Amino acid sequence: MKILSVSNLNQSFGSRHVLNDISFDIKSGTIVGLVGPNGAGKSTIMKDILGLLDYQSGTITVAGTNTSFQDHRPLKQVGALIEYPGLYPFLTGWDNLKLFATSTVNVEKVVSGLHMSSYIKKRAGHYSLGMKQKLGIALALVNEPDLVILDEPMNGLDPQSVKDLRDLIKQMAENGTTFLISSHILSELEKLADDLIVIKKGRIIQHTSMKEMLNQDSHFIILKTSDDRAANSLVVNAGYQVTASQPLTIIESESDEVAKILSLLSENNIEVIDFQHNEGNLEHSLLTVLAEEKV
Ligand SMILES: Nc1ncnc2c1ncn2[C@@H]1O[C@H](COP(=O)(O)OP(=O)(O)OP(=O)(O)O)[C@@H](O)[C@H]1O
Repeated sequence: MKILSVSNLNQSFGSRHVLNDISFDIKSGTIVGLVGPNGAGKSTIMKDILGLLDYQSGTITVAGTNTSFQDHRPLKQVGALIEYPGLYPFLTGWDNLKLFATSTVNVEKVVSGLHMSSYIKKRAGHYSLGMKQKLGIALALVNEPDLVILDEPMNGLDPQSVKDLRDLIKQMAENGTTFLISSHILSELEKLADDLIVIKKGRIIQHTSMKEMLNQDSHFIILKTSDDRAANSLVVNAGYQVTASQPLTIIESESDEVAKILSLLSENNIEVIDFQHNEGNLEHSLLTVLAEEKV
């Protein structure tokens, strides 16, 4: 089922056209990453979905019902963190959550999922930047919404908190929650997102699965052997494409090539001392996609 559908969305600020005919659908239970350069329009898309801006044209539906600046009703099933979390500084983290939560059990669950119990009973105004960010995320997740929109949620979080957040998001997605997450931390998004929407200058230039995105990147094998020269001529003679001899770097064009190359070397008594398998990374793929797209 489609939980979110955006079609032909156009947003201008004065004479500046910031979003151009943005259209995409998101299926329930998926984690979608929204990526693109600074100023591409990611936050603006999120604000439009959340009814925070008055867009010029287009349609946005959440679970099949139209939502807009004028009509927020479908947003009851949506949790969000956009820019800075709106917190009550004189209330404790717990009371901030209680104010929005539909049950104490939900507060307990999110506090334990994000490991916030050591400070949750302290005033939010005294929290560090990362603690405030986690409380903002907890507020977005507390009522187990159908759709969660998070703008740069990993900003300011320590590595353990990033992992806690990733685990919680994955667990919620398995239970049917859908996530739209913008982030510049591509290594994290690579671990988290099922699909990616790439924005450049207010246009969608790709909407693809993470797997396909990573497959666009070249895969290669880097080897250090007991005899690199002999290994080099062996693999070249066997028809593999070698891009460098020091260290020996072989382009992998099919998925079972690693095993074939390793057995070829072993049959010829060449020992493998070190082995690296580069299966593509999001940063490299994304930079390539952005550089190729002339908009
Ligand atoms: N309220 C506003 N008034 C005028 N221009 C705006 C407003 N909000 C955003 N913009 C402009 O719209 C463009 C898109 O901004 P947006 O914040 O959506 O980008 P972004 O992709 O989220 O960038 P970043 O990665 O830096 O957060 C930018 O050029 C920005 O200057």
